[in-house]
Amino acid sequence: MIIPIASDHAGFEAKELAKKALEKLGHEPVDYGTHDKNSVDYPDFAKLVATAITDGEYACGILVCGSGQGMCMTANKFPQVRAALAWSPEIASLAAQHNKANILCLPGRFVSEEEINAIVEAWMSAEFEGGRHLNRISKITPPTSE
Ligand SMILES: O=C(CO)[C@H](O)[C@H](O)[C@H](O)COP(=O)(O)O
Repeated sequence: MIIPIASDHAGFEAKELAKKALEKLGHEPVDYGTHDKNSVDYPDFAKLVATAITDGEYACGILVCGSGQGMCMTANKFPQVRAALAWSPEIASLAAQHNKANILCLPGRFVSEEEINAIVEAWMSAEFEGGRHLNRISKITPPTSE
């Protein structure tokens, strides 16, 4: 699969590792930046990947910042995006199996290379289970004003 990926400066190193992890699994990362450790603002990069998912350009993507939180918060503002923060392979699998997460957010400052490899592999290989979870994700919509 072709996987869009982006980070801020705090997630830059982890992004490079996640790209390698994707390639080892036979996927093709498309790097939306940032391309070095100079300070940038995570929403600028989250928007690039989230927009591509909203537009149906790709099925899923990866975002990395220091804690993963800012990327996740930003991405989840975009229609059709279900972004999930994962710090372990178990959480990553559940994000795919139960939540059909289409963006994986990684906390770059808190995960090792080994953990990144395991998290990316777990998320990419897990499948949405449907059933009761389909009903639930269909209810993830903006609240009405009523
Ligand atoms: O969005 C974040 C926090 O939710 C990220 O962790 C950022 O990468 C972090 O805030 C960057 O921090 P810095 O002190 O500017 O390097």
